[in-house]
Amino acid sequence: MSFKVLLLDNVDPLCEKAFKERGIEPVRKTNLSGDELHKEIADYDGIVVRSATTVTPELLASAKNLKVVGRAGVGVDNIDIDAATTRGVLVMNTPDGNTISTAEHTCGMILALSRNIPQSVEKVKSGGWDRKKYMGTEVHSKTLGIIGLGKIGAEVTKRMQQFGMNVIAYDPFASREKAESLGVELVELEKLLGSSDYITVHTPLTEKTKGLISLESASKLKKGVRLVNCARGGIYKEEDLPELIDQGYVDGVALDVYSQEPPTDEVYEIIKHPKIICTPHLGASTEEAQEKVAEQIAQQMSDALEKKSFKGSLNGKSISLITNKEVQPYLEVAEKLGNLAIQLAPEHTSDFAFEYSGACAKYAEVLTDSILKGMLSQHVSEAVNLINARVYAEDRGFKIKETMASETKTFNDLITVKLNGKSDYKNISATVFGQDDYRIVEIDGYGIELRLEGDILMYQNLDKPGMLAAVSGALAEQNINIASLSLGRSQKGSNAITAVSVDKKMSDKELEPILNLDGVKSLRYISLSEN
Ligand SMILES: NC(=O)c1ccc[n+]([C@@H]2O[C@H](COP(=O)([O-])OP(=O)(O)OC[C@H]3O[C@@H](n4cnc5c(N)ncnc54)[C@H](O)[C@@H]3O)[C@@H](O)[C@H]2O)c1
Ligand SMILES: O=C(O)CC[C@@H](O)C(=O)O
Repeated sequence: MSFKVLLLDNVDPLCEKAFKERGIEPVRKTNLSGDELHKEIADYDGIVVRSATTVTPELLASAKNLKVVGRAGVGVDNIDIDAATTRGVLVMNTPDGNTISTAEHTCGMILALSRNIPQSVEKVKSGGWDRKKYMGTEVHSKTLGIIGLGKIGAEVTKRMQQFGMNVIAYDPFASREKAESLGVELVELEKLLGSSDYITVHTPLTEKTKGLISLESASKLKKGVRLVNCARGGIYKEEDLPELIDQGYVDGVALDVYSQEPPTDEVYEIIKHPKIICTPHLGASTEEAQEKVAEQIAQQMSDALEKKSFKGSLNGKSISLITNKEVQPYLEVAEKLGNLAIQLAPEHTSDFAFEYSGACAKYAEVLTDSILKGMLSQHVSEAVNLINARVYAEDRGFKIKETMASETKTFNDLITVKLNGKSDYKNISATVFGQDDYRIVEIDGYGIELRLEGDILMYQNLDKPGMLAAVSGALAEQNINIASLSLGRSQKGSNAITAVSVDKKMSDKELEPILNLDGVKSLRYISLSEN
């Protein structure tokens, strides 16, 4: 059977060659308007994109025959994976084909910033000669702070260590073993900000990384730090950059990526600042990277179309499970429980046990994928799903033990996540109550019953009169409404755990009064809200 594949976004010619070797004659189209693409796409079994084409639910709706969308690259922010999954369309990417190129570009940016290369090139080309103005600094013996010690962060580390830089990193998900093998000290974010001469970010853009450096965090920075972003636009708050430089907090900024690409007029104004250097999202733009990702995506898509392998797939397993009505609620509760558990765990926790009791135990394997999906979804660049969650967990050095029991003493089904190691909360159990009703039912042996949704405060306290009044008073003073709450205690007058569901997201500042209450210990704020 022959498949029809459409190549978009200037993907490298090796893609055509690799498809042809597999008996598929791809069609290349450039500069199609939105309407033209909607018409054109109807007949294809596969499309290959880079970042220029946005694969929306509407485009997918027009693609009646589509079986697979291939991203020649890493970031799939331009592809609506949920919509593709619902339509049974596979989405695949090539997670490591451009790692080296992006790491090299980052290193180039660090050096260009240190020696004012772009600015001085411009000066000489316009007939000038100002050696004093462009005096630089050595990177040797300086501290480089890496935020996000994943694939690219690790490659940047190795290269800049060869330049004699001392590399430190902040990545709550990186294992100590990985950091040790790279010769990198893992530090808290505050320490990294306060001691780095250069900071480079290599994380996805998430709620946690958006605006990670801004005027608000300026006072935490080492004076005169240089900033590099070759990851995703918006990790440094773009509109604050000129002031950060002019007020002396930052000495220079190098950007390859922007919150909107091409940038808006406002951002074009910002990057005119003489101490901001910029490239037009060139991290992966090398012949080698483009050839690698083009060839890889053609091979992966051919395999998938021929149903030989689903390597690189971001949504494969969930497609087969999405129609199974019995598994669906368990998948939901497992994912929510994973998300909650990881927010209760101390940073760098990597030792977990998952227990499944009752009818859900027969789906243990996929439920583990779902718990991991919930745990990892905020922390890796690629979309984490049922098919790739285990790969990412292994990559991060997670140790997972699974146990199954066909019966439970209490509920029909019970899923428990155990956080092994030093943790204030150790065992968290949840179950399915009814349609869309998923609840935590036990924490560390204390009976607690709270819906797994929204924004939750969890704390340990002494079981004495007035505790709840004090917490609800502190919330009320800040106009924060309690949606529901649950208390569990071992015995009268001893220790208790309280879980309070609140009606809004809370900032660190809003949490402070509760943290300072006498008798409240191990306070955690957990957000299970959809972003
Ligand atoms: N400029 C380009 O052309 C280009 C090319 C390739 C990739 N990228 C981007 O570079 C980034 C890194 O890619 P990668 O392949 O190394 O990804 P990766 O998944 O291998 O690494 C990302 C790392 O970030 C860490 N992380 C997640 N949230 C964090 C947080 N809040 N604080 C600190 N660390 C956090 C993760 O634990 C992980 O180790 C991605 O955003 C990717 O889209 C850009
Ligand atoms: O295709 C490109 O050049 C963008 C690459 C990069 O941002 C990625 O996420 O892979």
